[in-house]
Amino acid sequence: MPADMASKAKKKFGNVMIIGLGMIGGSFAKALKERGLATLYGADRRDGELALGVSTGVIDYPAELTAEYVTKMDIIILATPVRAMESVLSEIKPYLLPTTLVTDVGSTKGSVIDSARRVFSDVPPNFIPSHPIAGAEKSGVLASNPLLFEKHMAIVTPLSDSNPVLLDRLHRLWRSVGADVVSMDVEHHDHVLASSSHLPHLLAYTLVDALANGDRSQDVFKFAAGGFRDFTRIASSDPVMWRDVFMANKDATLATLDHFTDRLADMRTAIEQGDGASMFGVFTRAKSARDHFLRLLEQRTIGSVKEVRPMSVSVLPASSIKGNISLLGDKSLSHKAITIAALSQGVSEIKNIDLTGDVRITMQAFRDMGVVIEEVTADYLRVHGVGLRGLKAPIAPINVHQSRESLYLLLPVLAGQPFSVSVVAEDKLLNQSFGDLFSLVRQMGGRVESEIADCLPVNLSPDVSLDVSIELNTGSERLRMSAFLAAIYSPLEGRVVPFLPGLSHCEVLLRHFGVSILDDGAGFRVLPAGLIGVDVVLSGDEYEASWLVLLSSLLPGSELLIENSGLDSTSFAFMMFLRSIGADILMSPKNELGLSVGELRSGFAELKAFSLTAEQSYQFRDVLPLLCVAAVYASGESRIQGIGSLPYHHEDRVLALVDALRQMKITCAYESGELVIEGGLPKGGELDCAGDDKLALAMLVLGVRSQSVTKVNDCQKLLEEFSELESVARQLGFHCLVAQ
Ligand SMILES: NC(=O)C1=CN([C@@H]2O[C@H](COP(=O)(O)OP(=O)(O)OC[C@H]3O[C@@H](n4cnc5c(N)ncnc54)[C@H](O)[C@@H]3O)[C@@H](O)[C@H]2O)C=CC1
Ligand SMILES: O=C(O)C(=O)Cc1ccc(O)cc1
Repeated sequence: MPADMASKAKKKFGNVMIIGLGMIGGSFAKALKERGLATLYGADRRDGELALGVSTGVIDYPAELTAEYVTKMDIIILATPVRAMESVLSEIKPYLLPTTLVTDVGSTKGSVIDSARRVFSDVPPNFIPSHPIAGAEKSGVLASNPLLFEKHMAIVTPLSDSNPVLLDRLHRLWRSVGADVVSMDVEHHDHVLASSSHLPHLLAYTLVDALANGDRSQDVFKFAAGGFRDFTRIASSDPVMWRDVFMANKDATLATLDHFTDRLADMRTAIEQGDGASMFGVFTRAKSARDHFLRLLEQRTIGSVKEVRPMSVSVLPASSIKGNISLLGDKSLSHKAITIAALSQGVSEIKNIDLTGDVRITMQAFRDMGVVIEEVTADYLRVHGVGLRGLKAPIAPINVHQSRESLYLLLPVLAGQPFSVSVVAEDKLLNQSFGDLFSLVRQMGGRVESEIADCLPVNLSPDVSLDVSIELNTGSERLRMSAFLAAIYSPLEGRVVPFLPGLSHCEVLLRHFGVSILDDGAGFRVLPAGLIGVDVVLSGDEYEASWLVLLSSLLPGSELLIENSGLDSTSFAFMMFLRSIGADILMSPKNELGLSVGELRSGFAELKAFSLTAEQSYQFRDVLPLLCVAAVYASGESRIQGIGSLPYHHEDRVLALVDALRQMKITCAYESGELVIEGGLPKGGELDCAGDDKLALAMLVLGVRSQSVTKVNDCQKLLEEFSELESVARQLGFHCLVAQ
C-alpha cells in the first residue's frame, strides 16, 4: 500500500483511479497530476500500457481492481472502450463504497447506463456518467495531453437519483481540468452525438475503405489533396473504440445515417440531372452553417469579447479638392436592400452595396436562415430570395452582435415567420431597452419574451394579426422601417401612420420590390402582396455627400462631381440652404429605380452668415454639425436657434462641436439654446468626436480648412460607416491618415 493513501487529504480530489490508461484516461490523469489535484492510480488490462504510464509519470501508482485499491479511492474514472465498461463495473462492484464517485468518459451514454443496470440492478447514486467532447484520432497513453480538455465541453448525464454531493464533485472535477460542464439527458446525448461525432467517423472510415479497395486506389491516395486529408483524419482513430461505439449506439446512429443517406440520394439526383441550383443551394447553406459553427467554436475558445482598437483620423490643411467620385452605397440602404431581397420571390441583383461592418451581420442572419446570397464582387450581391415567410428556422439563435440596424430590420421579419426564434446580441446592445421595438412586434401580434424587460436576448414566438396597424409617436427612422416591415406581414391590409411626413428609403425600396404603399393623407396603406426580386443600384450616403459638397465650397479652386448621391428631402433642403447663403451647387436629381439619387456638382464660393429659426434647426437636425461648420467660414456672425429644444443627442452633438470650435480658437457663444458663431480660420489641434461619426466628419472639415494638422480621436464608428474615407480623400487630393 503506497504511503500517500494515508495522507490523501493533502490533495483536493484525494485518490483517483483511472481504469483504462489510454489516450483519454492518460490525459485526465496528467491534467489532474500536473495541477497537483489528486494522487493518481492507473489500471489497465495491458501491463505494458500501465508500465508506460508509470515510467512517463502520467500516474503515481499502478493499481489493481482489488479491495486494497478500490476501497481507498475517492474517485474512479472508467476510460476503457464502452463495451469493456460492464466487466470493469462487475470487477469493482464487490469493493465499491457508496462514497466513491464513479464516472466514465465513454462516447455513448445509454449503453453505459444499461451496463450499470445489468451489474447493479439499479444504477447506484454514486455512478454518474460523463463524456468529454475533446479527443483526437490517436490512442494509447503516449498520446495523452494534459491540456486536452481545456476550453472544451464535458457533458454529464446525471440520473434522477444521482447523489447531489457527488454530482457537484463531478462538475468540479471537469472544471478543474479546464472543461465547461453541460448537463444533458441520456437519450438526447446519444442522438446528438450520433450526428455530430459518430456519423462523421462512420463516413470517414467507409470512404477510405471504399477508395482503398476501389479501382486506381494507388493513384487516388497518391494524388489526394488537402480536402481528402481533412475529411479522413478521423479514419485513423482506434478501431476497437469505434466498433464499440456503433454497437452501443445502434438506433441513434441508424436514424441519422438514414437521414443522411436520403440527402445523399438527393445530391446524386441533382448531379445526374445537372441541377446546379439545387447543388448551389445545398453548398451555400452548408457553408453558412459551417461558418456559423466555426464562429461559435471561436467564441468558446477565444471568448466573445472583441477588442475595440481606438482609431484616429488626421487631416492636413488642403488648398482645394478636385475630382469626380462615385460613393459606395449607403450603409443603411445596404442593410435594407439585403433584407427586402431575401424576402422577395426570385433573384435580386444589388449593385454598389457596402458590405463592410455590420451589413455583414444582416447578411449572415439571412444566410443562417437558408437564403443563398452570392458575393459576385466586393460591391455586388446576387440574392436568391425565399419569399416573405420562406425563411428556415436557424440552428442557433440569431446574433445581431452590436448592430442596431440589423436588430430593427430582423425583429419584425422574424415575428412574421412560421417558427420561434431567439435573438441575442453583444456588449452595448445587451443593456439597452428596446421597448419601442418590442412593443411594435407585440402590436404586430407576436409574443416577445425576455429575461430582463425590453432587453436582449429575446425569444420571439410568431403570430401576425390580420390587419397590422401601427401609429408611430417618434421620428426614429429605424422604428419607421420596422413598422413598414411589420405591415407587409399583414395578411389583410397593413397600415402605418408615421410621425414625420414624406417617404423614406424603406418605403421607396419596398415599392421598388413590388409592394403597394398608398398615401391616404393620414398615413400609409400597405396592400398585401408578395415582394418580387428585382435589380437595384444603391446610391451613396447623403451625409457623406453633403460633407464633401461643404468641403468643396470652403476650399478655393475646388471642383467636385459626385455621380451617385442619395438625395432625400433633408439633403435636398440642405443643398438648397447652402445655395441660399452663396454656395455654388448644381443638382441633377433623377428618380432612378424608385430611389431619389442625383449628380451633384459643387465648387468654392464665399458663404454669407445666416440665421436659423428653431423650426429650421429641427428640420436640419441631422446636418446641423455641417451647418455649424459652414457658419465658421461664412463672413459675419451666424445664429442658430432652438438647439436646446432638439432631441438630446442632437443637442449634445452641437455642444461637443462648440467645445471643439473653442479649442480651435473660433469665437462662439452658446446661451439659452442659441448658438452664435463668428467667422474665422480655425487653428488645428487634437479633437475628440466621442465616437460620433457625424461629428467626426464635421471636425475633419474644420481640419482640412485650418492652419495646421488636425487629429480627431475615437473614429472607430466613422471608419465603420465611411469605410472608403481614405480612398475618397486620396481621389480628391487631400491628406487623410487613419491610425490606431
Ligand atoms: N479517443 C477520443 O477522442 C475519445 C474517446 N472517448 C472515450 O474514451 C474511452 C477511451 O478512449 P481512448 O482513450 O481513446 O482509447 P485508448 O485505446 O487510447 O485507451 C483505452 C484503454 O483501455 C484499456 N482497456 C480496454 N479494456 C480494458 C479492460 N477491460 N480493463 C482495463 N483496461 C482496459 C486499453 O488497454 C487501453 O489502454 C472510450 O470509451 C471512448 O469512447 C471519449 C472522448 C474522446
Ligand atoms: O478526433 C476528433 O476530432 C474527435 O471527434 C474526437 C472525439 C472522438 C470521440 C468522442 O466521443 C469525442 C471526441
